[in-house]
Amino acid sequence: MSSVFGLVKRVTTALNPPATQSSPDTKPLKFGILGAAAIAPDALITPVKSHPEAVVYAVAARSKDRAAAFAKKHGIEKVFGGPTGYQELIDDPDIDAIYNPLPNGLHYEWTMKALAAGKHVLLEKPSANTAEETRNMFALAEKKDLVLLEAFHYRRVFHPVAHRVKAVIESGELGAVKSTSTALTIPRGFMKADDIRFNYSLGGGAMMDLGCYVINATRYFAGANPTSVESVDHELTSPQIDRRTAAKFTLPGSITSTILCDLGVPPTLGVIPSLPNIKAVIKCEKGEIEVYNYVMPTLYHSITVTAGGKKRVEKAYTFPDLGQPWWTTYRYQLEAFVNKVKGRAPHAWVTKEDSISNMEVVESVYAKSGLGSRPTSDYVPPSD
Ligand SMILES: NC(=O)C1=CN([C@@H]2O[C@H](COP(=O)(O)OP(=O)(O)OC[C@H]3O[C@@H](n4cnc5c(N)ncnc54)[C@H](OP(=O)(O)O)[C@@H]3O)[C@@H](O)[C@H]2O)C=CC1
Ligand SMILES: O=C1OC[C@@H](O)[C@H](O)[C@H]1O
Repeated sequence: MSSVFGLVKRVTTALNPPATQSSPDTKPLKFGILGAAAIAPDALITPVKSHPEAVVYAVAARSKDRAAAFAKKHGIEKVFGGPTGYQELIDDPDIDAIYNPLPNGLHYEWTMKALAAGKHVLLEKPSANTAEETRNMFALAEKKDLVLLEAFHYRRVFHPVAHRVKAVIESGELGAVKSTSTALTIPRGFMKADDIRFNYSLGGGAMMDLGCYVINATRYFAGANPTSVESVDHELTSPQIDRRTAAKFTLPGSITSTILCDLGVPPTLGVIPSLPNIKAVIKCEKGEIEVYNYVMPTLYHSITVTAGGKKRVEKAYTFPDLGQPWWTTYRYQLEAFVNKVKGRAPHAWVTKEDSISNMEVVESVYAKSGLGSRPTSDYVPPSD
């Protein structure tokens, strides 16, 4: 009963966090959002409410009416729209940081433009359509001394759950990792047929959308990058779009890893809706860890450790010195991003190398399956 009460309290507070007053001594980081994207409220607008040093100041949408409606709904001060709206937002001198939740295939162009305009960028996952584009974005960020962060909120680093799992692995209690198995699947019906995830030219595909998480989790928990893709199996919705992908990898130390991602698991027997599968299992020499809901752990999660024939279940909603049980992965991520921009050490980070390696693995799966990488952007940055 108390866990049900805890869940309700966490979720309601996460959705309506206590507003924090900005400190009069600090200049808040002003964000501009590119696109009235569905993910923006969860990923940035709500988290910002409980952060004393951040504010969402502006939004741009391809249609000015859409941007205005979005701004009104979310209490955003400034609106840009029309064909030049994105660029105008980027050029606004009052904006410090850009949140880029555009379709994957537009991440590269608009992140490059934002960096060129001197803005820090919180960039939605996956970084871009290719590792090469990811390299270029980070090279520009470094050159301009700007913060660029792939918004792998769940994650590896930002939320205490992933930290705790990693700590158990690294404690040596279970011995060396032998295999990992990581899944992220969504029941059919959540994504409409015209969703950006099913559009090849916009960088769609299950491997891009959900696959980037399972690959990321695999690399983190196994502590290494795959050395080869042994096999890939997929189901398509169109010739180049995978609705479901399963793959098997070999990693250094003879670790074997499997991943599964699916944007629309069909109902069992045609009628019984499937449940989301958000599970990772890490098998080690002397035991195993099963993590349930590593992607949205604030809602509910469990870390089940089996060692020496004994089972224990752990929870990790906060760090000893950071967070609240209702802090979402996005709130933890915002904490790190603001600290980094302000020149303070973040509690966790997704490095350039990490983002690049993740895209390399995504591309290697598409290469093995024969579907090929998603198309590279035709945006050519101006030469200086
Ligand atoms: N971190 C996370 O938990 C999540 C991350 N994501 C990531 O965020 C990004 C956006 O996802 P989501 O919010 O679900 O997607 P949406 O389709 O809701 O948003 C995409 C936005 O892109 C803009 N856009 C610009 N050009 C196009 C175009 N040609 N076709 C379609 N849209 C266009 C639209 O903005 P406009 O308003 O200007 O029309 C739209 O608001 C993806 O990269 C996805 O991987 C998504 C969900 C969760
Ligand atoms: O967290 C997520 O869950 C649903 C996905 O489709 C989305 O893009 C992803 O980031």
